[in-house]
Amino acid sequence: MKYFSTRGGDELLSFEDTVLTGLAPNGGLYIPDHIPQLPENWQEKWSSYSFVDLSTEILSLYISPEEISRAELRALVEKSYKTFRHPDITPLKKLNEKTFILELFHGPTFAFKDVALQLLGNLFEFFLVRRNKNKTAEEKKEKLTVVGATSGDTGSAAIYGLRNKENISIFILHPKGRVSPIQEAQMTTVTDPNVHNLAVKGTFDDCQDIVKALFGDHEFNKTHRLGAVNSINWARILAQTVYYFLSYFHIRSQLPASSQHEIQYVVPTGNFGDILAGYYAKRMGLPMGKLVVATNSNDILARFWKSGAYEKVDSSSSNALQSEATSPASGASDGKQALGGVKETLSPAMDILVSSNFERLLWYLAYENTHGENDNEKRKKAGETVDSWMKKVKNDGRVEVPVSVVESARRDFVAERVSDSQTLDTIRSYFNAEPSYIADPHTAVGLTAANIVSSTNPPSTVQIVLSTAHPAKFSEAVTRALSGSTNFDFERDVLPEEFKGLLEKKRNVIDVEAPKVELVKEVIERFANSLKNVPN
Ligand SMILES: Cc1ncc(COP(=O)(O)O)c(C=O)c1O
Ligand SMILES: N[C@@H](CCOP(=O)(O)O)C(=O)O
Repeated sequence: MKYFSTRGGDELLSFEDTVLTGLAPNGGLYIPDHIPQLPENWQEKWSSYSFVDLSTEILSLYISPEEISRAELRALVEKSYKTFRHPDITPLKKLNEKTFILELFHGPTFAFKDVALQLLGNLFEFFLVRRNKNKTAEEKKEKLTVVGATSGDTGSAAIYGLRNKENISIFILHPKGRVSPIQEAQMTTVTDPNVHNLAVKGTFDDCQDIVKALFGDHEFNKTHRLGAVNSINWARILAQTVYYFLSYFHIRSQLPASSQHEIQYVVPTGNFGDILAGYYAKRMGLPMGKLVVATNSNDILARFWKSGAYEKVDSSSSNALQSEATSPASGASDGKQALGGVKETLSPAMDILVSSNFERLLWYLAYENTHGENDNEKRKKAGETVDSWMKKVKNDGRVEVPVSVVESARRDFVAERVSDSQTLDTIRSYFNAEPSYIADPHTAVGLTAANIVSSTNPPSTVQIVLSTAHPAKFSEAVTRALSGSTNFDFERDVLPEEFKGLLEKKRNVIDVEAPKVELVKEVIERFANSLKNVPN
């Protein structure tokens, strides 16, 4: 299996180089040269497999055994999921006859990002150890400078995946004051010397732009050997496909054998990584209905599926989505208008304007809607199309794709936007239901979208809503929704032992006074220089 850039070019990379390079030099994201199909007997053979078994099977479809042998892959996977608190790794819970929750937050930092970042940390380590193995004391060891942008969860999951790893330093940029207090504490209380937190005065999109600019600065990238932990890194997407398969088998075992159900996955979406993993699973042959893209009021994706325009700012003032009223009962706003057009919502990890992984989907849509003599020509043209679309987004803040393209997108996805007041109402209604369930606000965005979409679903549809974070990470939204309930106590019902005392711990954070690449470079260079005299 080889990988190439969504923006074209002749580069064809191994899995190892794809993972270590992160973002392609032409600004594109790497995708596999084909989407492997499931083996013929996968349903029978894999039905009782554990997360680790499934992960080994699925990953090996995308990684040549010459690069990582099956035994090595299994060992990496086993090591990565030993840190999880639940034996199923990603357990499935039934909320009612039609709705199931796929809990993805049983890893070290209580967010779905752990599923991929525990593995990615071990992959980085595996490749570097192998590359450095036969180096003599005089030869320079290969090192990796990981840079990442976070709206709260990727940062801590990456830090926990990479803390104390040899030959790796990690710099995480978060928008100052715009992540939840627990998320901020999780990141900034880690004191390992290879971990650096940068609080940037700006938005998540500013942080993500800075990270991409650093990758695009070829001189800087070469000097520091940058590595990516955001979902621009292909390994992130690949690792996340596994829980779609596991939950498929788990739900099948809970439904009557004779029933003909269609399974629909509903995914709270920001950077489009998690749902893209579902798209790959679907394209590999996992039976499912349309994937549901659930956004908060930062709804660039929901608007794309409705209009075919991918635009940072909603240009249609009459758009019904924008004029949705705030629920008077909740007293909640539908996201405060904030810096650079990003709204501050109760689901802050999804406060994102431009979803970087959407580019990967755009490549498949462009390819499908391209005519060419042969496959190579079609791929080349698709790369050129994506390149021109992404340039338009960068320069004009918008691009409008042909109708045929958005129609292709509608075949596999449906998208819904959810307001803060709906999010709060949903947290309340699931808390008051039987069985009672406390959802974090991102999960609640998913549950709300599931409910909206269900009115047009065939009656045989059952929905799996991905629960992307533990509710304790977002105390503001959860307490705002439930503080009026007599039988609710945040400390007793939500707060895990691991979070107690976290907010009082000493912090390790560097302020970056403006969202400027040069300021971030300065920080990275300062630490790189201080390491120069440390022996290899
Ligand atoms: C809690 C939570 N939910 C949902 C998302 C959205 O996931 P994605 O960016 O993969 O679309 C994120 C972060 O991106 C998150 O941290
Ligand atoms: N919500 C994310 C934003 C970064 O997304 P990623 O999946 O591309 O790393 C976060 O919590 O940081």
